[in-house]
Amino acid sequence: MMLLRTAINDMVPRQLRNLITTKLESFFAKFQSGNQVSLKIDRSWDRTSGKNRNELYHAAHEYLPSRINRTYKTLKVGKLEDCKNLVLAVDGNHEVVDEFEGSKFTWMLDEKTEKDSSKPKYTFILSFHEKQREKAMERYIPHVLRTYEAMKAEQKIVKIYSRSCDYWEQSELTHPATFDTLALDPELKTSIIDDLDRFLRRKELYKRVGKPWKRGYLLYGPPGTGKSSLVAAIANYLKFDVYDLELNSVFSNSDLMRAIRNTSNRSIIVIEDIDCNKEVQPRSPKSDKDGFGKGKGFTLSGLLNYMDGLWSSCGEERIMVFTTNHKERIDGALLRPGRMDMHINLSFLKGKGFRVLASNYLGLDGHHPLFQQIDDLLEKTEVTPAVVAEHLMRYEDPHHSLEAIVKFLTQMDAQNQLDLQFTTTTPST
Ligand SMILES: Nc1ncnc2c1ncn2[C@@H]1O[C@H](COP(=O)(O)OP(=O)(O)OP(=O)(O)O)[C@@H](O)[C@H]1O
Repeated sequence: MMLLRTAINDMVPRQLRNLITTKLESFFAKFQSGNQVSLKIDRSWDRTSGKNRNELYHAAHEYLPSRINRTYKTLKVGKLEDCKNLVLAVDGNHEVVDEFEGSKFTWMLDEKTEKDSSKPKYTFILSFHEKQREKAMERYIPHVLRTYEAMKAEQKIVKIYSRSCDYWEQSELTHPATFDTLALDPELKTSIIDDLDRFLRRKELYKRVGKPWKRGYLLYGPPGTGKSSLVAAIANYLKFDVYDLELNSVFSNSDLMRAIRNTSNRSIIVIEDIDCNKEVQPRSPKSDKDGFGKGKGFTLSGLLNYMDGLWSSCGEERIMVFTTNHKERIDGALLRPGRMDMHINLSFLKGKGFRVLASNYLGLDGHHPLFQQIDDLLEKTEVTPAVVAEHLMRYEDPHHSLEAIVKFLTQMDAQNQLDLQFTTTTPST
């Protein structure tokens, strides 16, 4: 027997052996179906009216194609509007056997057309040995649902919404920034990513301590240092949609309430250039009744106080991002934790950030003889990543590009020296 087993193992390929084992198991399973449990998973909970979407059905639909082996021949394939990748689905009347923690779970998509309807009704049948009932209900089904959530997040196309009249107008977020492409100090980058991860993990904590599950970030720094790019990188990292809230388009409490209520969970609400919006224009007479500033135009502070109150009734998992070029102009009360939990300073470009740009734009990942000179010049000059990125785009040859950067930074440095001499020699009036 041992010799025979070794010979079979050597001669029959593993996939064929697995297939034979699966077939034999399902053949014998028919004779002991008394021990089998079958769960019916309809597309909708209320089968006749088609109401109440059954998440487990949809989860199985997405999950099963990732579990089938190469011998499975009938798959449906498609490209959906909201998904980046091709979508696969199992076809009716074929079994898919999934192994989980050493037990087998068999899935079958059953298709039936009832007499009074022209449309087929689909149901997944999940079968397993009755000994596995507890494992199926407590671990396997939750595992299918969790995998589905992760797959959905992975495939999601991130959207950006801007307000047009009273509605959020949607388009695809095409900004390609990611944390890898951002020219930021590596420690700052890691601390932002850690903060985001911690925020996502802490749903239960927020609930326990009675706080709305939201986090506020203030991004500040000169124009062109990457504030908008960082918002895009956060959105692409978390797969959260972005709502660009222009304060000048908000005229009253009810207006703001509508705007916030119509944002979805797992989203980022961005209020840009808050210092410019500090005093917002007087409102139209129509909205005077419920405005923030009782007749004079509302202040940012009034608006944020009002927003704090809104969170208890509106959604979860929101990230608020405020951007400004002038942090010093913002009232200290607005910067308090709970509203702006993390203050992120996006500043002028330095050596470590430059390496990221050199890798992104020129494909230079290793060392280059001009790097040290550029690092020294960046220490002495105040230049934004946007300006350097613009210079890097001008040449195709990496060496030429770096030479041009050296020339540009040297000129900037010389100009700074001149300006300095001028200010120290000119008597003040
Ligand atoms: N830190 C950075 N890392 C990588 N690229 C950057 C960075 N900062 C700026 N850039 C480049 O400069 C362009 C403009 O940057 P961005 O719009 O993100 O700056 P900003 O700080 O939001 O500017 P503003 O305050 O004027 O809105 C980006 O598209 C990107 O190409």
